[in-house]
Amino acid sequence: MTIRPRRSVLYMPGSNARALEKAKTLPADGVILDLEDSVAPDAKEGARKQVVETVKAGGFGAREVIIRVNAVDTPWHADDLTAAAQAGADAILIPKVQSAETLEMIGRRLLDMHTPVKTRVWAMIESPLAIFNILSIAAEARDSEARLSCFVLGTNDLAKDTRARLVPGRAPMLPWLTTVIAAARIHGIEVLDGVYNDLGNAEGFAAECQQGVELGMDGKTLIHPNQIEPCNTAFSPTAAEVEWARKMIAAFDLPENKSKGVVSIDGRMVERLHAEMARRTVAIAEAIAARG
Ligand SMILES: CC(C)(COP(=O)(O)OP(=O)(O)OC[C@H]1O[C@@H](n2cnc3c(N)ncnc32)[C@H](O)[C@@H]1OP(=O)(O)O)[C@@H](O)C(=O)NCCC(=O)NCCSC(=O)C[C@H](O)C(=O)O
Ligand SMILES: [Mg+2]
Repeated sequence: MTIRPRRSVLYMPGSNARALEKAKTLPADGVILDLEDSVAPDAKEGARKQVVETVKAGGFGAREVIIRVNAVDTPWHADDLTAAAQAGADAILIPKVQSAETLEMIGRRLLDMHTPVKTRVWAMIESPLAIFNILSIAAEARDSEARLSCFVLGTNDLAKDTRARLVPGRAPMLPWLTTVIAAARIHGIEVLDGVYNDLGNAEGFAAECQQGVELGMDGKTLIHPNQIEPCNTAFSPTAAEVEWARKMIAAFDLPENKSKGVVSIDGRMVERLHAEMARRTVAIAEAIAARG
């Protein structure tokens, strides 16, 4: 089982040369070089040029490199997509995706531009319409031309469009978050949680990371380097979880259990589905350990 850890994925404004450089030294699993909301309109063209040069120059090591372009209905989108397609990023993040048709159109454009197949498409889910269309959007992952591999929650835009409050525990948003995760799992897509804006509130941030883990998110998007370490910790399996996972796998590998669907270990019922989950836990832990 090959797994790429995406515990922590840090946004940075594409117009901020210092942040782009610093990103190469930070322990984030991925970095999103942003051309959208963190870049002012009169800085868009300069940021696009700077981001493409930065990605082409490389130096990001094992970190996944993602370029967030402007949305399809903006005057910058076409030039952003053309530039991002040629930059050699691991993924292009499309904000404000509302329908499957948008991803089909982008997939066709990337094909026309002979974009390397290694460049995937990530979609931001951040509007009420996207939530209601989520199953058909997620189904695009079955079409290789669309390249869809990851959803990113845009919880600030979701709050803006719905008027839901960003409160501790996120009760108003839970139905949307869990709907997106369910649709993603149906079609084998990864899901990253939205950002936590209150940079001074370490406790609140840790609680939201833990909630993301419990909901089944694969990781979280971040806005500041200080958020990386606590996020990596939250989204890494603990030593006890890995030990328990190895125990479950070993139990089902025993010859006497080969034909059993369920066994008892340390007083707990363990089914084959638990061993399957355990294999994923071990694969993630090993992929994290391989990062050093
Ligand atoms: C929020 C910030 C503007 C704060 O910046 P600053 O005041 O410079 O912070 P610090 O002085 O504490 O910075 C310390 C050093 O760390 C570097 N730094 C800061 N942030 C980043 C970053 N994101 N990536 C890389 N490096 C960063 C500083 O350069 C300092 O370095 P040094 O000079 O060596 O000391 C800033 O953190 C920031 O701009 N964050 C990202 C904001 C962003 O990208 N927002 C858009 C994405 S979020 C979004 O759109 C959500 C979604 O769409 C939705 O709808 O929810
Ligand atoms: Mg947004």
